[in-house]
Amino acid sequence: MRISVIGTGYLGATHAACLAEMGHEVIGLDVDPLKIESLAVGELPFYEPDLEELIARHVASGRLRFTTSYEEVGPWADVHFIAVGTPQRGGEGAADTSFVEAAISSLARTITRDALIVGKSTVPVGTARRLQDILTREQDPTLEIGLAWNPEFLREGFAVKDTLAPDRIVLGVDADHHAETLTAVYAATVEQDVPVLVTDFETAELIKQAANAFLATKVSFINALSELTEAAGGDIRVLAEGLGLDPRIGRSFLRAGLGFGGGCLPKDVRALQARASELGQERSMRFLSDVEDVNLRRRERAVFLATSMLGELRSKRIAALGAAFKPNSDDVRDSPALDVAVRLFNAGADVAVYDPKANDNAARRFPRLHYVESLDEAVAEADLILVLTEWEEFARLTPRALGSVTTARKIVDARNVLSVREWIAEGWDFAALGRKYEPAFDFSPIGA
Ligand SMILES: NC(=O)c1ccc[n+]([C@@H]2O[C@H](COP(=O)([O-])OP(=O)(O)OC[C@H]3O[C@@H](n4cnc5c(N)ncnc54)[C@H](O)[C@@H]3O)[C@@H](O)[C@H]2O)c1
Ligand SMILES: O=c1ccn([C@@H]2O[C@H](COP(=O)(O)OP(=O)(O)O[C@H]3O[C@H](CO)[C@@H](O)[C@H](O)[C@H]3O)[C@@H](O)[C@H]2O)c(=O)[nH]1
Repeated sequence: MRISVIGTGYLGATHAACLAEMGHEVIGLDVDPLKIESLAVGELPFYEPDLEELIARHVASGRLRFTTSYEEVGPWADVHFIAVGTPQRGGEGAADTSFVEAAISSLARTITRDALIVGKSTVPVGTARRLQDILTREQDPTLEIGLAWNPEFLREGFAVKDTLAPDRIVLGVDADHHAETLTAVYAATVEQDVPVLVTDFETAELIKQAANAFLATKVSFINALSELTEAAGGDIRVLAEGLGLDPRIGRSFLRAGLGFGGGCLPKDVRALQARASELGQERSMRFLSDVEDVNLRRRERAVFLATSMLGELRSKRIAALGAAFKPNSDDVRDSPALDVAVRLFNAGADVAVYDPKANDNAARRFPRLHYVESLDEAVAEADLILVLTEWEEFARLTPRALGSVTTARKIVDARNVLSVREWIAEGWDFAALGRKYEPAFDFSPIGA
């Protein structure tokens, strides 16, 4: 099939490359000419494991092209996927759907044959039905241009794998034949027995935002319990294991630490509350404001621990290990790690930030922090070290190895990846979020 993907950011570039991998002819379109220039020569303008190789391979095979021209894709494709951004609107919680509206209008203007437009962007419930009205108004009335909503559940850091082997495919449609077209698009994955859920627009839109709200709630639930283990004693990691081994609860998404960030969970949690209010159902999603509060309190706690360990922050040097919102990503959108670094800087500390992949993005956002090229450089002159993103490079740190490159003997593990016992035994002043100490035995469950 001939497929266009409108918007080639984290989601769209991945989707375009994976559709080419599934055997389709694909054109990726973006309004950002720099992004398109680099993708067109097989280079990825951001970091995502395995994606650059896939793009380069299919640019070379001729199955994947990139353009900035709607006039080129409109008449060409059978199916147009929309993967443009839906960021938070100004200071409000609501999602800004104007980029999706602009993409629909541009397609309606340029499509010259029957086609299906498929939304992948995350949108508030009710958006697809509203967009269908725009489409009906603006399209050539002699054509049959359908609309479907097919939300995406990929995680950054695993984007290629999640797209080629998703947990589920959700199809929001208003006509059976649109579901059939999309099942044909995804034939390569559907054949792997991936569950396909065919439903209406509203349910599809809500499934996506509900999934992110649920994941955020799980993270904040365990982080709220961290506040209790910090006050009463106990080890939040063992507590999470004890909860998660109940299959009704599940072990995933119970890693306590600095909380959730990124381009999705924070904005989607806010957008769902905003939409619930618009629908007169403010109370139904009110608990999500507590989910957000817990999330922000983890950052305050990390700053509090740093301040307690150093006394005064002014003129102290702090090594911030990590700026990305999670490991294996260069994304710093709403990053808890970067937020903590900025808070410490604003309190007067000299903050040296090192992230294996996200330094450039972080520097563009907060140029006043001091960015360094290696872990050794970050810790060399430090009075205190903070592990803010759980990159493998940081999770593998040992007190002896680190002690040989810095005179600092103070460390905060904000992601619960280091062993309290080991660091304290080596004479470090050690603090973690949710653990004061850990038992003198291995906490891994027997048989796990
Ligand atoms: N990043 C993820 O992991 C992920 C996963 C699932 C869903 N989503 C959702 O997918 C959407 C995109 O997210 P993202 O992270 O890829 O954002 P992004 O900012 O990385 O990419 C969006 C792209 O759309 C382009 N764009 C904006 N207006 C356009 C227009 N009118 N025509 C063509 N291109 C246009 C931008 O230039 C940008 O390159 C959001 O709704 C997000 O919530 C993202
Ligand atoms: O146990 C956990 C799990 C995650 N996180 C944090 O939660 C955030 C989100 O993590 P993750 O969900 O892995 O990253 P995303 O790539 O943002 O993916 C989420 O957002 C995407 C965009 O909507 C969805 O498609 C995915 O299904 C959804 O997992 C990150 O800051 C993590 O550090 C924790 O603190 N503890």
